[in-house]
Amino acid sequence: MARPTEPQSQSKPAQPRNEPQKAAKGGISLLEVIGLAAFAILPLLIPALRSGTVQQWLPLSLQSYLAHPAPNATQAAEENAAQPSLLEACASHTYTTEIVSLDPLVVYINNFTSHAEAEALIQLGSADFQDSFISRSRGGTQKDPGRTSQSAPLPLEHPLVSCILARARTFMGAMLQPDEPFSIPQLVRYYDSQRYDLHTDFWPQHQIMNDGSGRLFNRPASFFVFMRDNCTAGETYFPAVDVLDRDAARGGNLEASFKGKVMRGEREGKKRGVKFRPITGNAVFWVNIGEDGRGDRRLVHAGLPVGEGEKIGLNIWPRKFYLDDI
Ligand SMILES: O=C(O)CCC(=O)C(=O)O
Ligand SMILES: [Fe+2]
Repeated sequence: MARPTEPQSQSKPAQPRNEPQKAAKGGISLLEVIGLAAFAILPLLIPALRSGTVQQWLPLSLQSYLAHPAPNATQAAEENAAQPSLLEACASHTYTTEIVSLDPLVVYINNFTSHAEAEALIQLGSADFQDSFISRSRGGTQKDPGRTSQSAPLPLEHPLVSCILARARTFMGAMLQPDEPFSIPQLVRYYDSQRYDLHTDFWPQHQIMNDGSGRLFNRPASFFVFMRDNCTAGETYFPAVDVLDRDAARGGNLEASFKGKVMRGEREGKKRGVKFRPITGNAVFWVNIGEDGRGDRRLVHAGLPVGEGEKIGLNIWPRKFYLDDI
């Protein structure tokens, strides 16, 4: 999943051609006027920024950089997500499934989370959004120009997060041993034109646990849950999952039975693969690594650019231990 990054160009900033013009001899410069004005409105601006009044006038993508939730907002989000009514509903939550592809296995999950759960989870992570990184195959993370979203970890120990992970574990059944954990779930947020280019979620080489045990692990499967769908485009696209292509070649119309949730994708001007429309609460589950312990490249996928608006998803990644390196 690691991709080499281009070195940043190191060109020097150009020297200014002219000194700032004075408004009049002995007067003050335009820059000084702007500085004074900014100083004068600062006392008004700070409370407005704190209360979120200013942010709401800005485009969504700029709002995220100015959002500084007060410390008690984080605590309120934690308490809200731990409400007994939400946790009780979480424990008895139901969803339905539709197989999209048998080989490789891709399953569409309707209502994997309720809307209330999705919103509570977003609030839990919203103070911690930062530019997304990618994990490198030999450990560590790095920024990558092909991933322009923001990510936020969710607290593993929070009861709502544990409940959602227990749901994911039950879904996986025999694929996961009781001692095999989940990694920290990650929210991922995209605004206009932000995207995540083609990648796989598994590492080409197993990773070494950093708990001193030396155990090898990888991501045997992935859940991608759509948490907020207030956007155009932004589908999750698998160009090499060709079940709809094969169906179309036989004159079938499987695409229609997915009622707009799952569609054929397009690559290099040709219909190819499958893509999933962001729909809050629904999820896609797929198997990355088969019984032979090798990653399946057919699960290469992308978060297509969002057109307009905001998309938030949730990555849930189980960890499986492997005895031998690949
Ligand atoms: O945003 C998407 O649709 C997919 C995101 C994804 O594949 C990832 O975060 O690994
Ligand atoms: Fe992914």
